[in-house]
This record gives sequence, C-alpha cells and structure tokens, in this order.
Amino acid sequence: MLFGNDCAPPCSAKILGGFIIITERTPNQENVPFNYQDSIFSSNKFLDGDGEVILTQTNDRLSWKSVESVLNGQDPSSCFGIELVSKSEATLCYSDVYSAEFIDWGLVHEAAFLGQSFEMYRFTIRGVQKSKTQPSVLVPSFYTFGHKDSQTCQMWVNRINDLLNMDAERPKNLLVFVNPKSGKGLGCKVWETVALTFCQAKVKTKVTVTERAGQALDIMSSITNRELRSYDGVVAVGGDGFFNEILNDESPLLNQSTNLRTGEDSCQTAEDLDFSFPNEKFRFGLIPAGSTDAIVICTTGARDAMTSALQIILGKAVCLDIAQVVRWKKTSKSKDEPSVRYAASFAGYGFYGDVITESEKYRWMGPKRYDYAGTKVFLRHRSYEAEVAYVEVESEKKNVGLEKESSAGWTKELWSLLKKSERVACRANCNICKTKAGHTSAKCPSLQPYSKDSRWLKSKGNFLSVGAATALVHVMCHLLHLAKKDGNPLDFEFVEHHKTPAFTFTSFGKESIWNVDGELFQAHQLSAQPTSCLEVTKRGRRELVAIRKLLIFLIN
Ligand SMILES: Nc1ncnc2c1ncn2[C@@H]1O[C@H](COP(=O)(O)OP(=O)(O)OP(=O)(O)O)[C@@H](O)[C@H]1O
Repeated sequence: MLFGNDCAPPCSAKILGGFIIITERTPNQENVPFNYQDSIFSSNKFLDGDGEVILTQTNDRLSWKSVESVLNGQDPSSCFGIELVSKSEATLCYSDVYSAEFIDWGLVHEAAFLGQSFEMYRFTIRGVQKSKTQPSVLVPSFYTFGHKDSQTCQMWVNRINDLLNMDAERPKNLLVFVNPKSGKGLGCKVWETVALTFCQAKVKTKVTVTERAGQALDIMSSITNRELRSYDGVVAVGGDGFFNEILNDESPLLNQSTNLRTGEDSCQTAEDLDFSFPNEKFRFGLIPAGSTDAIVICTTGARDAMTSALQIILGKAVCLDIAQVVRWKKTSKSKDEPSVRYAASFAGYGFYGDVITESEKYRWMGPKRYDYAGTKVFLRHRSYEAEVAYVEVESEKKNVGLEKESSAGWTKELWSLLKKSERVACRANCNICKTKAGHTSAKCPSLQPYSKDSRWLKSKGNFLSVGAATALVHVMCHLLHLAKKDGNPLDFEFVEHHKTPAFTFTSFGKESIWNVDGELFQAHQLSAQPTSCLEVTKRGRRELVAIRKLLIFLIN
C-alpha cells in the first residue's frame, strides 16, 4: 500500500509493512554541499514497506528507486509481466509535498508482509495525491524513510522543509472561522477532520468558532490592518452564506469611492496607514461544511473538506468569479445610499428570494430545509412583477422583441459609480487590461468592458424568478431541478437567458428579497456586474479577476 488517508501524528503513524534502511552505499554523496538550484542529492534509505531505496532530491522533486532494481537493472513495477503495486519507485514534486518530519528511532519493515524489520532513525514525508476514483479529490499520502544515522534523517527533513518554506505562495498563518451551525450542524467536526493536516504542515491557525450569525463579519470588520497583515488569508469552514459573510466584510467599491458616503475615509487611522495593504498573498479559503456548497463545487470540483484543506495548505489558488451587486433601493419608498455586496456564485430573485426567506424558518432541518421550503414556495406559484435591463453583447443581438433602452434615469447613477471605479488600480494583468495598448497597470479604464453608449435591452413582466450566476454550472444545477433529467433547462420557452456584462433590476411589486449566495439581501432596485479587475482596497487586494459576463435568466 503506497498512500493512505492516515492522518495520525508521526509518532503513531501506521507503518504498513517494510521500511527503508539507509546504507552507506553512497557515503560521499551525503557530504555534497546542497545547492537548491541545480543539486541532485541522493542517498540510500529504507522505505517502510519496500526495503532499501536510493532517495534523490532535485530542485523540484524527490524520487526514489529500489536499490535492488538499480543493481539488477530490473523494472520493479513488473514481475513476469504482472504489474506490482510498489512504493519502491516514485516521484514526488515539492508542489505536492506539505511536510517532512523526523520521527526518531524505531522499527522499519523491509516488506509489507514478509521480510525483516530493522531499528533505525526515521522521517516521514507527507504529500497529496489524486484520489483513484475521483480525480478532483485530493487525499493525503505519506512515506516513511529510515536511516541508521539520525543526522542524515534530520538533514533530509531540514532540506525538504527549507524548500517548502521558500514557497511564498503557501500560507503560514491563517485566520479561521468555523460556523458550527453550517449544513447539518457539523462545522466543528469538519474542522476537526482537517485541523491536524494544518498542524502537520506547520500552518498556524487562529480559530474562531462563531456563536451567532454576523460574528465573523464583526471580527473581520474590527480587526486592525496591522493584525490582518500578519495573516496570509482567512478561511471559512461552512457554507456559501458564511463565505459570503466574510467576503463582504468590507465593500471595496465604497471604500474606493468614499465620497459616495462621507466624502472622506474616516476609519483610516495612522496605524492603518503604516500597516496598510496590499498584502500580495492574502487569500480567501473555503472548507465546505454547508448545505449546498456551490462555491466549492464550482472551484475545486469536489465537495470535500480535505481537498479544500490540502489546496489551501499547498498555496493553490483559483480565481474566483465574483459579481458585484449594488443595492440602490431597499424598498420602493426608501431613499438609500448605494450598498455593495459580492456574490461568488449566484444572486436570485422571486422564487429564490422566497425560498431563502422560507427556509430560514426551518434551519433546524439542515439541508433538507431547502427541499421543504422550495416545495412550499413552488406550490404558491407566485409571480413577481419586475423590470430587468441588461447590456447587449454581440452574441445576444439575435434576440428580438425586447425593448431597447439607453442608460437613462436611475441607471445614470450606476454609470457615475462605474466611472468612479476607474480610479481603481489594476494590478491583475487581466485580459481586459492586457488588450489595451499601452496600458501599464496604473489605471484600469476598461473595468467595464462596455461603454456609456452601450445598448440596453429591457424585459418587463411577471417572472417566476430572476437570477444571475457567475458560474454556469451553478445555474444549471438550479435549473435542472425544473427540467427533466436529460433536457437542457435553458432551452425552455419560459426561460429567457442572456450573457451580459451588467444588468439592472427594479421590482414593481412589494417584494424585494434577493438571495445572494444563499443569503437574504433586500433590494427593490439593484444592479449587478462581474468584477473583472483586481481591486485594491484600504484593507487589501482582492483577486476579483476572471469573468466578464454574468448569465442572467428570467423564468416567466
Ligand atoms: N454560530 C452561528 N449560529 C447561527 N448562525 C450562524 C452562526 N455562525 C454563522 N452563522 C450564519 O449562518 C448562515 C449560514 O451559514 P452557512 O452558509 O455556513 O450554512 P448553510 O446555509 O447551511 O450552507 P449553504 O450556504 O452552503 O447553503 C450565515 O449567514 C452565517 O452568518
């Protein structure tokens, strides 16, 4: 057995058979001074379960081969044409390794079932590998090596750890928020299953188990820049709503456009200025424990806490598609200041708003509450009068029968806000800015890939729901509930869908509840656009890169 899910601490690590003995076959090589750039460092070790191997280190990987196969020129992976499963020959890239640990004197087995055992000093290298059955799932793996000389073991451990520490993408210190009420109420259990892996990887974590909704947001908002700077990122252990709460701890756009509110940035203290961001490495992480976990499914492809934890530990990052949702009016009568929210997966109105409102009453049911609330709301069969205007894009021009609208009325206000966002510095080297000749990353004049003269199309009517998704996968999942198993839910006559860089929405009824990443958001009048450039805020640089269009769908 080569790899396992065994996360036990090194001292109690299961030794699955044989071990490695390090002989002094290549004593001279042990003394070669190590050079990270070009070195090939190698020595004989005993690999637990497989006997003696020659372990070789290059600047990006570790590999080992059984001494026997090297001496006899044999392929250890086959014998009389039968393929053998052996860990006596393998390669491990550093990008897939997260720890090396010395584990003192103890038994090392020559072979998994038969063979001798030897006592020697040992060290364990921990890494990840893809699950054999689900390619998106990562599982921890470990190898235990042995050598009679403790210093040799220690030297290997130090070398590997030095290399891992040189990887600036890997987090060293994380703020972790655990929602114990997420999903089936297993948030703490989920954290327990991955906490040891963070420990093994020597990633420090400051963990807060929340006691109420909004606590993570309060902590994030009250934390000073000096403290925030000491972290490499923040990790939510929970569902989409909890992640959304943390993502929305501040409104980057409103911070940039401070004149929208007070004309000045009153919250910034001298200390904040001294310790202000950008902190290049600051990341947002999500370990799934929620009811729907759409964000994790769309980003990692697997709803698996260990996969997310390992990706965070290894410093793997994906750009997250984020939609910026601006509420212009909370109710039909209110006079509000614009309020910004970010959606990482989905924003929906009508049916979706009602389901989220209804489901909150049945949170105790866990994930089943969505089915129950969904059925209740579905049976009501309500429709919602609203108007949706969206920017036309080339591929949408074939759509006919829709009213054309120029940017008039309250949408002018939207344009002025967008113009203000032009002051946001673009450091993302995103495709939009790259295609602008002569653009040198100081300003991002094309934050919106459309101009004031863009054509707006308008659709007014009674809708069952209005939705906008950053990821097609997500909207397909939603709509598949409405469709027959094999059908394309977007093909239905009652489903109108458009890809657009921006849309506005006005309710003509009393209802004004939106569902943003599974969270309630009251908005009678709202606009949304993908955030396609990296934004630098008072608090930090958010990598809001990637999408240029939202998929909106109107269900009549
Ligand atoms: N200790 C707590 N008690 C009650 N609610 C909490 C607590 N901590 C956080 N919350 C709130 O719970 C809400 C939902 O949490 P979360 O998204 O983790 O779970 P979920 O709704 O079951 O999953 P999903 O969003 O994937 O459907 C969030 O709005 C969050 O603010």
